[in-house]
This record gives sequence, structure tokens and C-alpha cells, in this order.
Amino acid sequence: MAKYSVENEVAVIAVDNPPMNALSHHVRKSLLKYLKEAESDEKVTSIVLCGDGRTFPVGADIKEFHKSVSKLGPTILDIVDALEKSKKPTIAAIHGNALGGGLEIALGCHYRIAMTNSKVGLPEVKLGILPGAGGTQRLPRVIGLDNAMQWIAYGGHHSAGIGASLGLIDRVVPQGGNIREHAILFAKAAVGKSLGQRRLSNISVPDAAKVESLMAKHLKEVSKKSRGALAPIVCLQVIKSSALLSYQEGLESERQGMFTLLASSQSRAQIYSFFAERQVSKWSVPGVTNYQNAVPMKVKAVGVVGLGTMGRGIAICCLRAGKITYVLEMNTKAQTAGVKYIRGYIETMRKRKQINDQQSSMMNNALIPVDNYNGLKNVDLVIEAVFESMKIKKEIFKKLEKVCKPSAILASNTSTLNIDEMASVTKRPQKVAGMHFFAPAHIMMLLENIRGEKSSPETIATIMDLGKQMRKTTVLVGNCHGFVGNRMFAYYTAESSFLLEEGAYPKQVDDVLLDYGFAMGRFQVGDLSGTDIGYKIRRERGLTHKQQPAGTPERKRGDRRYSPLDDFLYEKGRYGLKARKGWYKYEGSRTPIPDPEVRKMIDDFRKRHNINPRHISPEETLQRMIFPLVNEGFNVLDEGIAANPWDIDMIFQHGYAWPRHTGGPMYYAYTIGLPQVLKVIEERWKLAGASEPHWKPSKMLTWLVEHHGNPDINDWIKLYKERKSQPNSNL
Ligand SMILES: CC(C)(COP(=O)(O)OP(=O)(O)OC[C@H]1O[C@@H](n2cnc3c(N)ncnc32)[C@H](O)[C@@H]1OP(=O)(O)O)[C@@H](O)C(=O)NCCC(=O)NCCSC(=O)C[C@@H](O)CCCCCCCCCCCCC(=O)O
Ligand SMILES: NC(=O)c1ccc[n+]([C@@H]2O[C@H](COP(=O)([O-])OP(=O)(O)OC[C@H]3O[C@@H](n4cnc5c(N)ncnc54)[C@H](O)[C@@H]3O)[C@@H](O)[C@H]2O)c1
Repeated sequence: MAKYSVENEVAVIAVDNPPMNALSHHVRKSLLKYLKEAESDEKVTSIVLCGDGRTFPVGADIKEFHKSVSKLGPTILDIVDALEKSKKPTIAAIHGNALGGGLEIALGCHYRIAMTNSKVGLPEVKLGILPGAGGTQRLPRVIGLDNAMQWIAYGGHHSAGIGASLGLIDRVVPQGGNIREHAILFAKAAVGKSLGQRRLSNISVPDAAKVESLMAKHLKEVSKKSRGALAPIVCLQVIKSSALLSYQEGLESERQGMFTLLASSQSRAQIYSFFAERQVSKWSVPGVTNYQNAVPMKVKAVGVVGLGTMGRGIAICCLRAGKITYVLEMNTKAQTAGVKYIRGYIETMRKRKQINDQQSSMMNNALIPVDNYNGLKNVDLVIEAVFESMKIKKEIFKKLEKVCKPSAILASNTSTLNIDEMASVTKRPQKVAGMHFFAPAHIMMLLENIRGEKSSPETIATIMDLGKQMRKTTVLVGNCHGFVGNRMFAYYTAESSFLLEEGAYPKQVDDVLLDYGFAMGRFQVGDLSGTDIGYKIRRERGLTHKQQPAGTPERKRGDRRYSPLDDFLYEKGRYGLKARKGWYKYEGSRTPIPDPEVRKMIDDFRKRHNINPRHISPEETLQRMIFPLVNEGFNVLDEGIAANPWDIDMIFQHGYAWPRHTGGPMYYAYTIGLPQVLKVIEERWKLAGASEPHWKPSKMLTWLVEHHGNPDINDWIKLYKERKSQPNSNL
């Protein structure tokens, strides 16, 4: 709804649709009604449009997309038109965020004023669509093509100050000011002034002459940054029309572009992702606790043990979240290097103006290096990030148990190991949990939090809350080897090596993944993270080539198929980018170059095992990489290790850079259709047999297909768990 009042001859229309004032159908109806009322009321000389509560409208109601209600008029464009055509000056008074359709209605207004801390932007591209209420045609007319392409194709949020510097915002209201009062005064002063040039559809695009070169520049950038995504490209094509066509023709191109994008599976996947991101914070442990009733502990001070690759990134996350951060490292050199790295990073943030001088000195003061466990006696929570060894981790947990106050939570950043086993050496298993960060910890958005068997509701609530304070996409999962992400990802990695054995080379596999939309292929990522990481994990599990007793078949571990190619690579000192050689070689830059030495290693291996290499199609490559991972995803859901398919999808989008426009592995399977996915898995299972158990069709997947075909992803858990809970379900 909207609220209407007239103050001092100024009509004030305030959108009132909490929490974000989205422009839902009922809001659009009421907005247009009040606009007409203000227009026809002779006592009204000007009109202010604003948002009640937290914010100016943040755009269309995303819940209405792909539903019949979206087709009900008036549209946002009808409102934009009415605002622009008004004979009385219209002023948008922005506080909070003016995003998407919200900014488009502000662009329909003759003037825009904004609170200094407000944000503006057209983020539709992130939903796989484009600004569909004239934004692609009006924004370039105010801020120029180059800026508009940048804003729309990347969907960023920009400060009011930046907006003002580009001519989008006519006045910035300082902190503490009352936006509504300022807008009313502004509106009074605008009465009687010519509105001709204030109607943005009347003016031309300032840098229209540069359209071709700008188009080439931005197309190149988006194809690199958003590989495989349709929306950024369609956005650019439609913005181009603003420079070459009339406003009306440009609008038609916008309409066509919107139809194309709305009809694509990508927009559905991205809208799913928008809600999934918010859904994961509403965690629940069925029958035990959930986000609404568990109360987090207050965490003022955190300890980080181990200051290697992960520990330093984790410490930065803690400092950014305002925590006093004690860091303990056993190796003096590593301690000095780690502290230097963290302080250097704080300084970089300051130089980039991500933090101010005061914040920088607060963070520096909050970083406290200690050289023994006693130094951690006052912390509320410890995150252990030492070598991936159960023995070492248990020793550390025993020490922490002794020195830390009884209320302190003990968390491990282990990527694979059993949290309950670590908890078992303490007297506080209810206070033990996993906090699995992804490398680099201060950059990657994912935090996979692991609840142990005995973790208390307070412990779970605290680690989830801490993730939120760190602004991470924080997903709660259960305890098992590799948890959700690494457990599923192991099959993706394993299959990639099997593909090499059978006929592919690293670049061939990586190219397929790049075409799918990954920013990097599996072997490029392996080189970037370091091939030693996987090796150490395999060594901890006794799997590596060198650990096997004489006579062990090279391609088997127990009765399972195993590819030793990754071990051979490591044993040749090819540790990845840091060694300037891994699956690829690197000559002076980070560009991966296929290396004949690796090719020879693979060829020799095939010869030794009498493998006749065959051509492997891109389709088979993709299915072999992704479908076992999806199959394991269903096992993870079946076991309750992940609560929902979108939890898995968020883990992969934010922890493994899975392309957002596919929605994630589980949503992708849904897009393809579960029956088709199962068919391929079953065929492969027949071929591979018991030595490749990751192809054994998941019970949950099989049941869903047999009984429901391709049910809505939102119903998977409900349908399956209902059936599973029935007696004699055999599930
Ligand atoms: C604004 C935010 C940055 C705030 O972040 P914050 O972290 O503070 O809060 P949350 O993100 O947790 O949000 C709280 C709560 O609100 C829900 N919510 C937020 N935004 C919307 C929204 N736009 N619609 C619906 N619900 C919303 C959110 O889900 C949370 O609730 P939950 O229960 O899930 O916890 C941040 O919220 C944010 O980034 N929001 C989205 C901003 C955005 O993307 N805006 C663009 C929207 S798309 C758009 O505006 C399109 C326009 O160009 C118009 C296109 C017209 C084309 C016509 C074709 C078809 C059809 C559809 C109907 C359109 C009507 C029409 O034109 O007539
Ligand atoms: N590197 C990754 O990509 C990644 C990602 C997620 C999780 N992890 C997990 O994080 C943990 C750390 O991994 P990393 O890559 O940072 O390892 P790393 O080898 O870079 O750092 C580990 C650090 O711990 C220190 N250390 C070892 N024993 C110690 C002790 N008893 N007390 C204090 N310090 C000690 C070492 O000196 C070293 O500096 C592992 O459990 C790993 O599985 C790693």
C-alpha cells in the first residue's frame, strides 16, 4: 500500500510495504491512484514520493516474478510514465536503498534527493533479468553510457555521493537530516520551474557517439567476469539502443530483452538463488532447535590457533567483525609472517578506503599475538586452523580444554575431519563445533558451520551469528567426512582424474567447465589452491601412492577405483601455481599453459595400464563431473547432513564459485530434470559397477523420480521425508 497526505501544498506519497517497500501489485495500484489524486487536486503544487519505514522501494516484488500477478496492471513503467508526465514537479526522496524498479520510479521523477548514507543501483542483472521499467533507457541519459553500462551490467549498489557526482542525485541530505522535510522544501522551490529537460526521456545520451567502443569494452569485461551468463549481455545490447534509437524504440528493445530473459532458465535460477541466500540463515535442527528459539552467546574475543593460509584469513574476518583477536602459532617464523600479513591487509583496506583511519587503528589494536595457550584464557571462542591431522587437532583441543574458560566455544576449521572425535577429548562436547572457512578465508563468502552430535543450541546459534557478523553466507550442516561441500566435491575431483586416464587432458576438461560458466576449470583451481593440499588429505587417510604396501594395484584402494595421477603430480614437485608448475606450467604470469611433461605423465600412465585413450565428448565430461556430485547431494539430504537442497547450492555458489546462473548443482539437476539425471547415473553405474560407488543411484533421487518425476525443488524434502517416516517405507 501507499500512504497519502498533503503538507503545505505538497502531496507526499509514501510507499508502505514492509520490510523493503517492494513494488507489489497492491502497491502499484495504490501509487497510481494517489498520483492521479495529487495531479487533479488543485491545492497541490508538487509531489514527493518516498518510502515509509526502513527504505525507499528496493524494486519490483521478486516473489511476483514468473507468477500471473506480475501481469496485472498497473506496471512499474505505468507509474514511471505518470511521474514523468506530471505537470507538477515530482521529487523522489530517497533513504535506505533505491534499487531496481525503485530507482526506476525515481528516474521517472523530475528531481531526486537522497540521504548521504543511501544506496542506489539497478541490480536486476543479479536476478538474471534487466531493468524493465525504462531504467536501461533513462539511466544512460543522466549518467552517460559508460557509467550506465557499468552500473547495469554488474548490478552494483552505489552511494548517494557517487550518484550526485554523476548528476543522478540533485541534492544529498547530510546525516541526521529529515529527508521528508528536505523533500517538501525542495518541492516547494521547484514549483514554476521548467520541467522540459527534467524529463529524462526528452534528453539524449551524452556519450552516444562512443557507443561501439564502449560496447566492445564492456562486452569483453562481462564475458570474462560473468562467463556463460545471458543477462549482462542482453543488458548491454538493450542499453546500446538508448544511444542509437528513439526513447520509445529503446523501450521496445528493453521489453523484448526482458521477455527473453524472463523466459530463460537462468533468471529462474538466479531468483531461486536470491531467496536461497536468505533462506539459509533460517536454520533449523529438526526436533532440537532453530534460529528463532536458540540464543547466541556474546562473543567479544576470539582466539585463532595456527596462522598459516587459513588462520590469517580467519583472523582478518574476526577483526573485521569487531572482535578482539588473539593469534597463536607454534612456528615463530609463521607467527611473524602471519601477523605481518594481517597488518598489511588492514593497511590495504585503509588505503582502498574500505575502512577509515580510526577503524584501521582499532583493528590493529584488537590483533593480539600470543606465544602460549595461556594467552587464550579470556577468549569466548577459539577457531583452530592447524595442519589437517586428527592427532594434532586432538592435542590442541586437550590444551584448549585446560586453558579456556568453561563457557568458551572450541571450533575447528578442519575441511574433512570428524568434529565429534575432536569433541570427545574435551569435557565440553556441547561447546564444540566446526567452522569451515574457504580459502582465502577473508575473501570467500561461504562459512560452512558444522554441528557436532552434542553441540548445544547456544553453540550452534553462536557460530551462525558469528558468520552473520562476518557477513558470510553461513550454512549449517551435519558432521561427516568432508561435511557437505568437500564430501560432494571429492567425486567431481575424482571423476576429473578418471577422465584423464581414459582419454582427456587437463585443458580439455577445464574448457568444458569454463563453457558451463565456471571462472576456472578443475585443474586450474587445483593449481591455484596447491596440489599439496589434496595430497596431504589423502596422506592423512593413508591413500597416497607412496603409502601403499608393495603389490597394491596402482588404480585401486581396497575394492575402489583410484587414480594415482594426482599423487604422481605432487611427487614430481608440481605443487601448482606457487611452484610455477602443476597441471599446467606458468611462464612469468598466472596464465595456465598446457605442459608436454604432464601430457607425457598421463600418456605413460595409460600405456603402463594398457588403456586405449578415447575421445570424450564435452557432454560426457560435464555429466561425469557434475552428476556424481549431485547424486551425493541427494545422499547428503537423505542423511540430513544438509537440511535443504538450497543449502547445498549456496555452499557450492559461495564456496566453490559454482556459476550462479545455473542455481547450483541441485538446482541445475532440477533444471535438466531429475529423470534425465537419474538415467545417466544408472547407465554409468551399470558400466562402472561396485568399484565406483559414487555412481550408485541415491535412494532419494530414485524414489523422487519413480514417484514424482521432476517435482518442484521446494517439495523434495517434504515429499521424501513424509514417505520415509511411514512404517515399512524401506527408505
Ligand atoms: C535491499 C536489500 C539490499 C536489503 O538487504 P538486507 O540484508 O537489509 O535485507 P534482506 O535482503 O534480508 O531482505 C529482507 C526481506 O525482504 C525481502 N526482499 C528484499 N527485496 C525484495 C524484493 N525486491 N521483493 C521481494 N522481497 C524482497 C527479502 O527476501 C527478505 O525477506 P525473507 O523473507 O526472504 O527473509 C536486499 O533485500 C536486496 O538486495 N533486495 C533486492 C533488490 C533488487 O534486486 N531489486 C530489483 C528487483 S527486480 C526489479 O525491480 C525489476 C524492475 O526493473 C521492474 C521490471 C518490470 C518488468 C515487468 C515484467 C514482469 C514482472 C514482474 C512484476 C513487476 C511489476 C511491474 O513492472 O509492473
Ligand atoms: N588451505 C585451504 O584451502 C583450506 C581450506 C579450508 C580449510 N582448511 C583447513 O584449515 C586447516 C589449516 O590449513 P592451512 O591450509 O591454513 O594449513 P597451513 O599449513 O598453511 O597452516 C597451518 C599452520 O598451523 C601451524 N600449526 C601446526 N600445529 C600447530 C600447533 N600445535 N599450534 C599452533 N600452530 C600450529 C603451522 O605452523 C602452520 O603455520 C586445516 O585443517 C585445513 O584442512 C584449509
